[in-house]
Amino acid sequence: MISVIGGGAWGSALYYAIKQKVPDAVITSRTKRDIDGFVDLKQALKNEYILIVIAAQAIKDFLRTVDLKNKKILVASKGIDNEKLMFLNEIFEEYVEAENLAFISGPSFAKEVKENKPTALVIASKNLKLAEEFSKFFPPFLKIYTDSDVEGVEVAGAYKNVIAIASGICEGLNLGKNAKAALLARGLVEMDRFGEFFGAKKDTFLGVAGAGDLFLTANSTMSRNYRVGLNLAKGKHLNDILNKLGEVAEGVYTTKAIYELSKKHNIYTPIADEVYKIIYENKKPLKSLEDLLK
Ligand SMILES: NC(=O)C1=CN([C@@H]2O[C@H](COP(=O)(O)OP(=O)(O)OC[C@H]3O[C@@H](n4cnc5c(N)ncnc54)[C@H](OP(=O)(O)O)[C@@H]3O)[C@@H](O)[C@H]2O)C=CC1
Ligand SMILES: O=C(CO)COP(=O)(O)O
Repeated sequence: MISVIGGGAWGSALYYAIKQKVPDAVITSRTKRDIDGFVDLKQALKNEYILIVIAAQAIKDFLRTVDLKNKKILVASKGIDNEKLMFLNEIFEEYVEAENLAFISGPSFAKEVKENKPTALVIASKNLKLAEEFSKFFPPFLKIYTDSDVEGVEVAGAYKNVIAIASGICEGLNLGKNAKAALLARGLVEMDRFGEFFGAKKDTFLGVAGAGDLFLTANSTMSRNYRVGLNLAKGKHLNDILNKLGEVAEGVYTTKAIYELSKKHNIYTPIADEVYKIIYENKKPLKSLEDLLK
């Protein structure tokens, strides 16, 4: 039996999908919600299979409060911890054996999953048997691929949010389709270079979790990260943008983690660097894009 932890946009959409296959599935969240099958955390933790869908920066504190020993964990969050500068698989591995840990990612707006629209996702685990086990919880309109490249799937899911912010900025500055296509192509190369440094496989960046999620997120106002970029280009303040959004835009935090990791390891990440300067050093977006295109 499976429990979902996290009742935000993505957690509730995945729960809605899983319920179609597993009617007894339950959900919990920090904030109580009026959802059929909502239980408290203690109850949710009784199940063997647990799907965790909470904001990436909240995960390390959450893990200190629960006992996940011998549980089988699937993580749907996309981000890098920007205090510890650690990938989520590294944070989880302090509490859960790698063989009990899997990650789900791919091009998947919650709204479309709630409408049963066809969606492809990747479940990555060092234990492919576990990835297969988790794939059985999802209904046919969610096509699940399995993969062993945990680092690649994680980096791709986190990094594409940063490129989506850059793409929103490009759109907001009205720089045109040519500039946006160049930005996405270079963005894909950049996230691959960063990922390969940490052991990811190039192929992962060409698949649904890489190019697929990048093209989705960096091309649509349905993406919260893209909308952050659009509003930054309009000169709005980050705090106002995030308050109005009311949901997490992981790219804002992932940008800082990537910036610091790339400086520490001397990895060339020009797009993430400019997004960092816009968000954290008040650099003017137009100046950033000019510097990038030089
Ligand atoms: N929305 C989408 O289409 C997709 C989102 N994702 C990823 O899923 C993750 C969640 O996103 P989403 O659900 O959309 O975001 P929301 O902002 O809608 O929800 C955030 C979730 O995180 C929980 N949360 C936040 N802070 C804490 C905390 N300190 N302790 C415990 N729980 C906390 C919230 O709990 P509560 O509200 O109960 O307080 C809520 O369940 C993100 O990493 C996102 O990138 C991945 C694919 C698609
Ligand atoms: O990850 C997502 C789609 O795959 C959702 O993107 P946003 O968080 O930018 O809305």
